[in-house]
Amino acid sequence: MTSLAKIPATIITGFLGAGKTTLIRHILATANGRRLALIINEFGDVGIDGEILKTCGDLACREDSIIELANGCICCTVADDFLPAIERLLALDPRPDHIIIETSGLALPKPLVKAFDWPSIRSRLTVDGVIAVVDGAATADGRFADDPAKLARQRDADPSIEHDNPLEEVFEDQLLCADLIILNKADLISEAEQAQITADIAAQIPRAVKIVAAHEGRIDARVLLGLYAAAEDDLSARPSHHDAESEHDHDDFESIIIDMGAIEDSAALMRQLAEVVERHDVLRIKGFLELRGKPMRLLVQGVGKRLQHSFDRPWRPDEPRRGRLVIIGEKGLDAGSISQALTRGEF
Ligand SMILES: Nc1nc2c(ncn2[C@@H]2O[C@H](COP(=O)(O)OP(=O)(O)OP(=O)(O)O)[C@@H](O)[C@H]2O)c(=O)[nH]1
Repeated sequence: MTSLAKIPATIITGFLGAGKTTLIRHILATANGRRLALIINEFGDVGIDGEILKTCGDLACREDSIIELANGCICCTVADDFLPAIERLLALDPRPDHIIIETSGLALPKPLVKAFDWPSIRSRLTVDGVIAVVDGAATADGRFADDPAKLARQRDADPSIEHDNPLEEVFEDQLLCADLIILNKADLISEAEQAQITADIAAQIPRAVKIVAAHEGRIDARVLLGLYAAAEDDLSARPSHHDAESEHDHDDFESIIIDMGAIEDSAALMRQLAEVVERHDVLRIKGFLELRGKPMRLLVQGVGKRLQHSFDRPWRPDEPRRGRLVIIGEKGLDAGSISQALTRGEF
């Protein structure tokens, strides 16, 4: 018999590279018998996060319970993409015990929470909680802070301008919607920075929200799932910079996809990527590459200037060994020279 109880859904938000996928990996690892389903949304048109999660979800989450929405930010495609994805998950037999939704790093969570207030959804699902993941290191570096002098000049020209830094607006919207905030990458900041960021965030949010520090999102699923927030009943307590608009866009950001042939020298490629990040204001890099002669797939990750690479799993015999990198930055990225720098064939 199908249960009539509402299925809880947890929305994981947080800026590009904050550690959302890493947090979800940990949820999968500590699910303790719960049947989880995932909806994974990405800004660049290539599904990297879903691929990463499929390699580690075996126990808690079958592959047919993972849906990737990689064509734009979920906040803008709620009706077209999110609703059909939810219907697919609700049709699974057995039904999932809990649905986890990872929004893209540029998505505003509020339009998604609003969708849970639509009659067809609210009768079957509830938002158990919105969890915002914060990149402690990027925040300490001032990545999300406005430049007050520049903002004052812009406001003189156009009084409707709220921020001079488009990252700050997205970052704030994500925090304002949260029921729990994870201050991640605690290993990269000092205790004093951690205390300062915690105080700054608490001062920005009009209601009391718990802020928990974490390293690689290592917080048990029992803490993260089961917040019972019913966020769809509480929309007015979650202000957004876009409340007055029926639609918004992501014009401030863009992504480039680069097809990469097999590489010989991963160290040389990483040096070249570091140079690209240095020259162009790249916010996020991710992708899988083929390292010639190696049976394993190489996962490349970059958040700001911090770059990492590691083998994640063997290539399957039935899949093309296709190397691809997604590069995301603010509008105006020089796609031509970035792509040229990475396809010169010197690595
Ligand atoms: N040093 C450090 N690195 C971390 C931590 N958590 C995640 N990372 C790294 O940060 C990078 C981005 O992590 P993801 O979990 O992919 O971030 P995300 O928020 O899912 O990224 P997008 O979906 O692209 O927005 C990866 O290279 C992670 O290994 C942490 O606590 N400390």
